[in-house]
Amino acid sequence: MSAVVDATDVERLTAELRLLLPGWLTGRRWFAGKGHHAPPVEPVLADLVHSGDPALLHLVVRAGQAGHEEWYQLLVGVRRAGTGTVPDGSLIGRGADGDGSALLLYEATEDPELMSRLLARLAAEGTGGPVEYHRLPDADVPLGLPARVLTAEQSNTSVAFGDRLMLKVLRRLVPGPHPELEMLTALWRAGDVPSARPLAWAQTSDAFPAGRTTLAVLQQFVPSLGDGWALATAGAARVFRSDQAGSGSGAGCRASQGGGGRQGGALPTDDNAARRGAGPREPGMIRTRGPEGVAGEGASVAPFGGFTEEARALGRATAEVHSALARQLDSRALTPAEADELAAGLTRRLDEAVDELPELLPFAGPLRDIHRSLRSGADRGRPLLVQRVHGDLHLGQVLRAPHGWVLIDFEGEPGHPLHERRRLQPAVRDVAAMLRSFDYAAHHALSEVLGTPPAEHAPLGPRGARLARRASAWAVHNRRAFSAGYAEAGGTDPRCDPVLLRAFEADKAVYEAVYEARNRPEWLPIPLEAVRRLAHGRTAAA
Ligand SMILES: Nc1ncnc2c1ncn2[C@@H]1O[C@H](COP(=O)(O)OP(=O)(O)O)[C@@H](O)[C@H]1O
Ligand SMILES: O=P(O)(O)O[C@H]1O[C@H](CO)[C@@H](O[C@H]2O[C@H](CO)[C@@H](O)[C@H](O)[C@H]2O)[C@H](O)[C@H]1O
Repeated sequence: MSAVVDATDVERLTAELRLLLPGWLTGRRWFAGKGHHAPPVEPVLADLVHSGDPALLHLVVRAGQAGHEEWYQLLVGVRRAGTGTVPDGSLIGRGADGDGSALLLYEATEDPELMSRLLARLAAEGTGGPVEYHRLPDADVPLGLPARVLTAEQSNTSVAFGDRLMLKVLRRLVPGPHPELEMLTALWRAGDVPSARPLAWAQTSDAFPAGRTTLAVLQQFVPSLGDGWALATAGAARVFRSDQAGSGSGAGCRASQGGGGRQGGALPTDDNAARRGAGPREPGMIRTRGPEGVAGEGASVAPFGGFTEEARALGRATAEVHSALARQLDSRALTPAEADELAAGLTRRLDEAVDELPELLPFAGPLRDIHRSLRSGADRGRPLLVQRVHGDLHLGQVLRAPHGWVLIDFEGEPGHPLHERRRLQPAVRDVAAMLRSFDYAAHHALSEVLGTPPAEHAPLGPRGARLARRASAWAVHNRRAFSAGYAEAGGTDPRCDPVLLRAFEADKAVYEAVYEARNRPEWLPIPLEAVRRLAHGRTAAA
């Protein structure tokens, strides 16, 4: 294919993109500056990866007003108008070549041919240009597999190659060691941990104005039956549709087992889980007695739709990842002063969130009290262990592979600065986040069954009210199963430290409220209701 772009065209195309990108960027989900006017965009790196027709241009831009700039990575396809079409919805705009002929400029992650070119570039390794390509020792990177973009509208853009490779193209760039690469590498070195093996990565050279910055991470593709969110919500919706559910039993805190507890092959069946004899079981038919009266005293109810043992296995997988992270990266007890600082950090996050989202204001006082009791807990001399954590764990971040659950996306909360995301934290932070996710899954499934978005649930008729109780019972039961599995595999049972758990659940719910207000306002009632519940002292029983 004759070259459509050569090195001399790059500067001209970059200038054209500088004008096109402000409007286009504001429509991307991964662009953080939403709600603002189209930002000024300044290209700071342009590298021609492939010069054929189509050509592939690698671009890093600085976007935003002075003092509030962010860095974004773009992969731009360039094709002569008339020689072919660009994938639906991928057009950024039109440019011209040196002769004035029209060129189409488009989002290249949507183009399998260009993604294969990028993969070949990565597999070949190489330094010396503005973008460097590195491979981990012994990493097998097969070429020639069909590329398909998986998530054009997440925090980043993920491209799969067959069912072997997954390339995560980072969008909002953060200078410094990228947590995804750092954590996947540590977990891979630990061996036998339920996470994907990292294979290669791209980064800017030291000449990049912000310093060396990770651009993309290639990892093993994990074939799966689906992610936790899809499986949990489908299971819950099935139960609610059949109008059956119940509340759980066995809410007690379980002392840490200390080490061990590998996930070991297939997920536990009801039978072998029953033999282990800990935590809640998925009952055939039970009498309800939820601590929050979730399903009504004395009602006869049927099973929970089969997710409970999955939740338990997920708890085990999470504990295994935590234990490997603690071994491979730092882990220690906080000093009382550091524990105070941790609590103060939670309060700061809360205050920032309240500034952005006034709906949180009525809950700020009680939530600050929880932070204070965390501090007095530290004063009593109870050591608070900290380590590297996932940082943004939820049901969408776990894949159900045939052999068990695999945790993905170790980037941390994308909205927060890198130094915060890399900070040592209590492992309960991830546990609390996953427990929140069961609450989300229950509400989402409820919405589906009721046929209304979460915002429009109230007032509920008798059927709606009954289903809402079922949804809360489903969440409680799965939260308990997760916590029990976590403790079985050596993690500290979150139910043993309810104040800590409540503080971190509230922190997550507050983060979620801000996230939803920015991205999916119709979902806002889910975290807001949780903030209200946690502020007023009602933990959904773990
Ligand atoms: N290693 C992997 N194997 C298979 N699918 C994956 C892998 N990593 C991510 N995915 C899929 O891509 C989606 C987005 O990945 P994720 O890491 O969560 O991206 P983001 O940072 O954009 O949220 C996931 O929900 C999952 O379906
Ligand atoms: O997956 P990301 O790293 O992009 O995480 C962000 O988006 C998530 C939503 O896609 C958001 O998660 C929240 O919604 C989930 C359901 O869609 C739910 O399972 C989670 O519990 C809830 O936090 C996440 O918070 C955000 O950082």
